[in-house]
Amino acid sequence: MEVLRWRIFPLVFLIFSFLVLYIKTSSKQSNSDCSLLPYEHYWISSRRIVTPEGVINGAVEVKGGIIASVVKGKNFPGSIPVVDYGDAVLMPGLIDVHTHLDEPGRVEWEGFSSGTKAAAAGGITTLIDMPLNSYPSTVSVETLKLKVDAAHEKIYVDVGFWGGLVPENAFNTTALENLLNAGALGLKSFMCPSGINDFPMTNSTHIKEGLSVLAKFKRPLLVHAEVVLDSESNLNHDSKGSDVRSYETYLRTRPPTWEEAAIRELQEAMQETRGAHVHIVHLSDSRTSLDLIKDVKRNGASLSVETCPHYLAFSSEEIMDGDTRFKCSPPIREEANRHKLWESLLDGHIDMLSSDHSPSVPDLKLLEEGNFLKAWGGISSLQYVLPVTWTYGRKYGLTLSQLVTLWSERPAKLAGQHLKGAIVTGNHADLVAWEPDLEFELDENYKTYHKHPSISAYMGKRLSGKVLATFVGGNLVYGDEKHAPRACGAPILAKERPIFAKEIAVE
Ligand SMILES: NC(=O)NC(NC(N)=O)C(=O)[O-]
Ligand SMILES: [Zn+2]
Ligand SMILES: [Zn+2]
Repeated sequence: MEVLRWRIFPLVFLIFSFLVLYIKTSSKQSNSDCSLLPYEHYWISSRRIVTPEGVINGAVEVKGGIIASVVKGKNFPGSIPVVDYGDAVLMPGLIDVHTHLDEPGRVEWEGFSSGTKAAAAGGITTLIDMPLNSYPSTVSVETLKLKVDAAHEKIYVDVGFWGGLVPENAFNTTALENLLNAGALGLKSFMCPSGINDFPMTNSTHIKEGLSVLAKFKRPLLVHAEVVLDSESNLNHDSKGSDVRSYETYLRTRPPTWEEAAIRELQEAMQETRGAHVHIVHLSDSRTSLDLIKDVKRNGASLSVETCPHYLAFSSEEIMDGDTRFKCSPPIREEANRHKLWESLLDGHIDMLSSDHSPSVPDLKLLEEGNFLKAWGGISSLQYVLPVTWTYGRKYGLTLSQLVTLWSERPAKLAGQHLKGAIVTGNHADLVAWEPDLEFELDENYKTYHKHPSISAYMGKRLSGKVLATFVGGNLVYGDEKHAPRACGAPILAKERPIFAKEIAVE
């Protein structure tokens, strides 16, 4: 018996040690689950690589998640694996500076997992999450921590966070400084009701307070620039017997003068707090408001502006009665406005594009009732922004290089991500390979990763430009219509490196 025990013990010990070793190595190996490719060092070749020096035929060397070199022609060693995309375009992944992922708190609206899967499938390699629509809003160190914790092991692309500037923290310099020190890339505020009670609007005094703190950190203030002008219209005013199912009715409740008035207020606030950068989100009015923005920039203010694909793709005339999928604020305006937006974008007066992906549960869109005044305002679009921009933009002469400037290079600067947004040696290997001429029907058979594909205004459209592969930090996170087994995107928290405001604006 005693002899048997002495034989069994070493055996059990040996099995146990093997088990521990197996678990250890398999958890190490599972890092390779971050990518659909088994390589750490490899080349990606294409006949159309979009670099800051133009579109080249060549290859990008990826090593340890970084772009190790960029070469023209076939100037690379055969001993290292090569992934060839032929005529497909290889360019920097898109950086979406305006996404509402709604987690924690409203994960039934979207969430980190579904949202970043959609982003990866759409060629977006970094997105910056808005501080509202999640619950609680990201307005303090504690709530930023909740965001980062909620994102843990759920993000397929890199995700940064804007903090919120709200009346509750605007006069509390220490609280704002703590939020920025904790890693918020900048702050976001609303000059009108946000549609979410837990994210109240700010007035000019709040904004000036926020700007003076942001100036010290050299990080931007992003502003939803509309102010409610009661004299002209009234939010949710449906008592005049107007048809609430008609898009025209909604359009009249939010005239371009709301955008213009907000920009005038911002101009004044900026004069008093020099040094801070202001970024106007989702500009819709391409006339007086944009002229005003051009003036403010000409006078030397550090100001930038984005617009979104839905303002460039749709016009108010085509929105059918009751089709609240198209409701957003500021509203989609008439065809002539859309046309002018494209012209201004291509002339360099609009600095960048963003999705403003702002979904909700379908119930809140009131699709049956079709009441434009009561439905949730926000367009669901994240996975489609690349093909949408391309499909509509190519008709206006949009080039691949402009696409990269608007969707990668300038957004990277706004978010302070100096190692992203361009295919240059030393940058993160965040890339998208896509086929601009491949058309597809966006119908219910199309594989969409948004939590609620049916609420997207793009459903039913025919689009051009199919994403073949998306690389984040050298990992192939999406390819052949599949995602990598593990979500290995990184949370992005601002460090000491300041974001230089003047670099963002276009002359
Ligand atoms: N609460 C929201 O997400 N609002 C958003 N809604 C839109 N754009 O309709 C926004 O960015 O203002
Ligand atoms: Zn907004
Ligand atoms: Zn938004």
